[in-house]
Amino acid sequence: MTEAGSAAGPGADEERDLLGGRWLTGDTPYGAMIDRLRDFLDHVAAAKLDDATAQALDADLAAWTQRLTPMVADEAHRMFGRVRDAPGHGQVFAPAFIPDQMGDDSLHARVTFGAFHLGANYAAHGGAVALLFDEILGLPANMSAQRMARTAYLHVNYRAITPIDKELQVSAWVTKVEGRKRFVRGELRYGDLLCADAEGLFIELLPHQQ
Ligand SMILES: CCCCCCCCCCCCCCCC(=O)SCCNC(=O)CCNC(=O)[C@H](O)C(C)(C)COP(=O)(O)OP(=O)(O)OC[C@H]1O[C@@H](n2cnc3c(N)ncnc32)[C@H](O)[C@@H]1OP(=O)(O)O
Repeated sequence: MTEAGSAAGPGADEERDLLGGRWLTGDTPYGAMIDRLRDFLDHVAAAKLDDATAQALDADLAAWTQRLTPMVADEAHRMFGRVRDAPGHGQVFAPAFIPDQMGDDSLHARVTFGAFHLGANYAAHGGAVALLFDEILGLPANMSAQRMARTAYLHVNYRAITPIDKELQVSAWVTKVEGRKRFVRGELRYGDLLCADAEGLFIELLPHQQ
């Protein structure tokens, strides 16, 4: 397999995406595998492994690494992070979010940080919260953009502990557009509790910056 479309079957569902690659639909073996990988990482992070289990897992992972090596593709044909409609669009570095409402310039979603994103004391790692905001703010910033908009800055305020293993609400909305500049605000809440908020500037790329 050297092309992104081959596992899902290339065809009408494929189109160019903002990142210059291809979108796959979420209902694919790849999307299911990424969900499993996310769950796996949470289990690895939550477990206290004995040596035998760690060795067995290491051997299994080595075998999988070897199996994947000949499938390495150029960026435009990779699948990771390019699965349309799958929670987290098929990546695992930021926690998956489930969109409830998506407009041209706003997004409301649910998200749960698992053990993989633990900082300490059952609170999500600050970097994981920032990663989530980059994803969440980046969507409305890019929704109506002609070309991809990149993050110029992302300012995160950590207002309260962000709990893991709890369903949280996350929102982002464009507050201002000035030429290529899109200013976006975001909030992460656990019920009434504001855990974090963010402001980001996203700049639509010029043709030569694509
Ligand atoms: C449900 C599933 C669906 C899936 C659907 C997915 C859709 C898909 C969405 C993906 C969502 C992910 C979103 C992740 C997005 C990244 O994480 S991108 C990665 C991180 N960011 C980067 O790598 C960016 C690196 N920086 C750069 O490339 C360049 O600095 C930039 C941002 C392109 C800007 O450079 P430039 O075009 O040369 O801009 P420049 O002319 O210097 O400045 C333009 C204006 O912006 C201002 N400006 C520039 N930088 C700054 C700054 N840092 N602070 C303040 N002002 C600034 C300038 O002052 C200037 O202002 P004006 O004078 O026009 O008023």
